Amino acid sequence: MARPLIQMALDSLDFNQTVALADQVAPYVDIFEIGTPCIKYNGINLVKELRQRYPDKLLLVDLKTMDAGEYEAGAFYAAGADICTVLGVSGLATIAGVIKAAKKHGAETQIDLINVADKADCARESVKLGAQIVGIHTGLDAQAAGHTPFTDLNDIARLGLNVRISVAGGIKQATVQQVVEAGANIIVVGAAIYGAPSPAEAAREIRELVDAAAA
Ligand SMILES: O=C([C@H](O)CO)[C@H](O)[C@H](O)COP(=O)(O)O
Repeated sequence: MARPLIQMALDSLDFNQTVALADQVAPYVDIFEIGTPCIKYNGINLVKELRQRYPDKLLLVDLKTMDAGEYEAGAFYAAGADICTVLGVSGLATIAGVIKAAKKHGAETQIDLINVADKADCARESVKLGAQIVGIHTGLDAQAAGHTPFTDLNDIARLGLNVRISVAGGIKQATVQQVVEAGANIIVVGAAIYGAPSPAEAAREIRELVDAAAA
């Protein structure tokens, strides 16, 4: 099995804390995600800062774009994003716009299936449009209501689409093995790392668990 990537969700609103957390976990993660609240609060300068500080890391900007796909995402790809997210519920025209902007910059697009009613259909259509990643995502509010991403992950993985699968939604040490075995290519972790007494130690543990599960 190809080594799954670990994506660190940087969900603080504070610019300096975000950069400091990135510094702590950098040895153990592959992708820095600038989370949606964080990018809204801090804007494009944080993309530029992390791009300059970490030229060799993948940088995902969790725009969750809903409209004006090419226009909105274009600026973030130009600032150094390797991946931007667009909502599956936005519809195919917006998804196509983000994919067009990504192609212009040799970058990638992730379709976030959060709250999409027919996730299989959205994933299939997104792949036809040229998306490289689909995101199975149980958001923070849905997690608080007791939901998890595991059933949706299994359902999408079973389709065998030519696309990488990202999974997010409360993933922690105890569930890493399960999501790797289900076929996730990108494991997104936020609170289990930034909420730990030592984020670096938590990130190291997750790295070991992901690698062991994929071996
Ligand atoms: O995308 C996220 C959320 O919707 C806020 O933007 C989180 O970054 C994602 O859920 C990962 O965080 P955890 O669920 O805390 O692991």
